[in-house]
Amino acid sequence: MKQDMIVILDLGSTENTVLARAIRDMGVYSEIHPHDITVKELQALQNVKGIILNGGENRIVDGEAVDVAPELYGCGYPVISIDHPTAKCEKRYDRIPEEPVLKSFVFDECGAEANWNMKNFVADQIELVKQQVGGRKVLLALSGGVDSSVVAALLLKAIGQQLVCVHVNHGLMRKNESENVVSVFRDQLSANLIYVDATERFLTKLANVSDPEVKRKIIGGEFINVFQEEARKLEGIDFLGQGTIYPDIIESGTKTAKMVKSHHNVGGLPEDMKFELVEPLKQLFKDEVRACGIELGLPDYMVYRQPFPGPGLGVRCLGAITRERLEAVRESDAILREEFEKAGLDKKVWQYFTVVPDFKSVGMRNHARCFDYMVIIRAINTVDAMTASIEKVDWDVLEVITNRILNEVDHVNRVCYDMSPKPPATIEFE
Ligand SMILES: Nc1ncnc2c1ncn2[C@@H]1O[C@H](COP(=O)(O)OP(=O)(O)OP(=O)(O)O)[C@@H](O)[C@H]1O
Repeated sequence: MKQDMIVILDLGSTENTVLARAIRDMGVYSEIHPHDITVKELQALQNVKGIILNGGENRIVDGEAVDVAPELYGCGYPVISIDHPTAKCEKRYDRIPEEPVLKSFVFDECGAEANWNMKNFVADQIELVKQQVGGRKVLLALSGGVDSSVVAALLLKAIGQQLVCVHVNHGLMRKNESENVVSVFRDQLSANLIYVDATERFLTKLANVSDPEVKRKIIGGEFINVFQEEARKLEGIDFLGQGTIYPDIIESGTKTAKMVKSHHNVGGLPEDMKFELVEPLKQLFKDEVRACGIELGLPDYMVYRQPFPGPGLGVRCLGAITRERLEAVRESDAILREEFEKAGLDKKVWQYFTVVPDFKSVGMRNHARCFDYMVIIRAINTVDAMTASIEKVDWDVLEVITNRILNEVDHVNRVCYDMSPKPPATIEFE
C-alpha cells in the first residue's frame, strides 16, 4: 500500500467530513469509520498511522452514550480525541484543533507521510480490488454518469476482462450519451460491455402515462427488469461493482458509513442473486472522484458531466412522453449544451437543460399559422441543491440559442427562459 492513513472514528460528530477533508488537504489520506469498529477490523486496514476519536452532539443513541472499544487505546496507534468527554487518551480537544496542532499530531506523533494523491489512491485501490476479487467476475451497471464511469475505469485497470459492464439505453439519454459510453468503454478501453437498447420497451411502457411519480416508478422498475435479465444470462458472477461515494453514505451520527441511500444499490435484485459489493470510491468526495477519473484517463466531458436525473430526459418531457416531444427535448438540450460550452458557461453554471411541456401554442411559419410546442431553458447555480438561483445568461447568448432551437428543432415555435429560483420552484420540473 502506498498511502498512510489517519482513521477518524465517528462518536456522534457532525463534522467528520470537515475533519477528513482537513487531513486530506495536508496530503494524508483519512477515512471515517463507525465508533464500534473492533481492534481486529482496525488492524485489517492497511497503513493506519493514528486515530482521532471525533465526538459531538449526536453522542447519545437510544439513551446511551456511544464509546469506542477500550482495547483501542492500547493497540499501538497514537490517539487524540475531539469533543468526546469520556475519552481515555492524553490529548483531548473540545473542537477540531487549529491546523498546526493537527499537523503536529499527523506528522510528528503519527509519523504519517504526505503521500495522499490520486496516483497512489488508484494504485492502492487496484491492489485492494485484486485482493478482494481474485480471479472472479464483477458485474457493473454503467450509466455513463461520473460515478459508475470512474468505477468502471478503475475496475478495468484492476481486473480487465473479469469486469462485465451493462449499459441500458432507456431511450431517455441525452444526445450521443449512450454512443459515448460505447465508444469510450468498448472501443477505446476494450471493456467487456453489454449494450442494451431498451428504448422501445421503455417508451411503450411509458405511453400515455402523465403522472410524474408513476413515470419515475416505471423507469426505475423497468431498469431493474432489464438489468436483471442481463445478469441472469451471465454465469459465474460473484460481485457487483457500485459507484457509491462518500456523500451517498448517510452520517447517522453513530453508525456512520453503514446506511447507503437506497437508490445507490442497484436495488431490487431478487433474493437468489446475491452479490458481494465492490465499492472502490466509497471514501471519496465528488471532486476527488472527478480527479480520480482524470487520473484514469477518462475524457473531460464524462468526468465533469453536470448532474443528470436517473429517469433522464423522461422528467424533462413533461406529462405523457411522446417521441416527437422527446426528440425536441433531446435536440434542444444538445444545442443549449453546445452554445453554453462556446460561451464558456459550461464550467460556470451548475446545471442547465431544456424542458418541453405537453401543450402547444400558436405561431407563424412560412406565412401560415402553426400550432407547435415550446422549449423552456433552465440554468441554475447551487451549492447544496437545497436552494438554487438562476444564472443571468447574457441576452446575446440566449438569442443565439433561441434562434438555433427555432430553426433546427422540429415542432417548436417558442422558446422561454425560466426565471424562478428554488424555492419556490424546484430545479427539475417533475
Ligand atoms: N441507464 C443505465 N445503465 C446502466 N446503469 C445505470 C443506468 N442508470 C443508472 N444506472 C446504475 O444505477 C446507479 C445509480 O443511478 P443514478 O441515476 O442515481 O446515478 P448517480 O448516483 O448519479 O451515479 P452515476 O454518476 O454513475 O450515474 C448508477 O451508478 C449505475 O450503476
